[in-house]
Amino acid sequence: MIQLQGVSKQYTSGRGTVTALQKIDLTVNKGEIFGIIGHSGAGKSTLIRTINLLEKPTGGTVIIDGVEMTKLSSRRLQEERRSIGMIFQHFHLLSSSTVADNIAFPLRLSKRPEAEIKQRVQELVGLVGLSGHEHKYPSQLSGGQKQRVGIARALATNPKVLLCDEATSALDPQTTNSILSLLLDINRKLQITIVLITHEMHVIRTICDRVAVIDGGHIVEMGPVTDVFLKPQHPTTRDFVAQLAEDPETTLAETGAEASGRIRIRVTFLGEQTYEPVLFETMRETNVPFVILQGTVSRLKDTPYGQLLLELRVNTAEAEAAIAALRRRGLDVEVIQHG
Ligand SMILES: Nc1ncnc2c1ncn2[C@@H]1O[C@H](COP(=O)(O)OP(=O)(O)OP(=O)(O)O)[C@@H](O)[C@H]1O
Repeated sequence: MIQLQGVSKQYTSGRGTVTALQKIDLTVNKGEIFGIIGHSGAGKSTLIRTINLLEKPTGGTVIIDGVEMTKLSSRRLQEERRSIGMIFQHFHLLSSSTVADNIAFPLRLSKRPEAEIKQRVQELVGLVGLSGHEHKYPSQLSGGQKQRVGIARALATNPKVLLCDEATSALDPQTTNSILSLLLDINRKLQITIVLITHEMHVIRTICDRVAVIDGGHIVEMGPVTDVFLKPQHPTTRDFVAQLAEDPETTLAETGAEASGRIRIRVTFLGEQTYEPVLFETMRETNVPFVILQGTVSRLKDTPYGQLLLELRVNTAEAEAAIAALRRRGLDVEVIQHG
């Protein structure tokens, strides 16, 4: 649905040149929720804004639904942009217009008949859960309600793609979750492709199917959220994953002195095996006593997972037999400390 090929962006001003994006290659599939995560200054905003060409790349190609956006005249670009909605961290609502008029704004711009606009606004108000608030002004709304107006306005022209620029960063955790549920609901109901940028791993974990990690204008890691989250490779990704839970490595370092000579493993369960007594059965079969040092059971979007840090109280040969048995049962086992 969205293809970025070798996209680069340099900002040039009196003070010199800043390279914000360096040869980004990225494909977002139709109907998926794709997250881009990075620290401040990594290039996230620039990247999401190159998708609808609010930021013109200095190199490379942007293709959306087969249309090469980077080649279009400004008139054609304006037309194509109607199929790409966008929401923002600070909502960007018209403060002197009501909820209904804010939502109607893009429809009036495209000169739709008033009767059609009225009906569409009613549908959208219902979709985002704002029925009864149509005649309020933005100053009378909470942050979450303002973002709901932003979402309804972005969806007014039935776009194929919704771009979310730090859409929950100005909201408290509870409101963040309600907006994330709304985005998930919209993605499922309308089959709209969503691309979001964030600096919060919680956002990625809750609604994204795939994620790209951006650092210094490069994509340093990309893949399904389950892979990237459970097996982070790059130090930046590890930092983000550590936002959510105490990293087992931290526990290891803290208890390192007393731990020499012990065998420690990290066992990862994914999907239905999370709820099966696989660990208990294997350890009973192989007769290996173990201690749980740390554990998490949670979800990555719809997929349950568990991660346990175990210490095996046996010799190396017995531990290896237990590890092989766990792997035979389909569990992912990483040896963290070997004797
Ligand atoms: N208009 C601009 N002119 C000059 N440099 C810019 C401009 N916009 C962004 N930059 C620079 O490009 C780099 C990437 O910025 P960008 O805003 O894309 O990062 P970001 O990951 O979105 O950061 P944040 O989360 O802080 O918004 C930074 O070094 C930034 O200073």
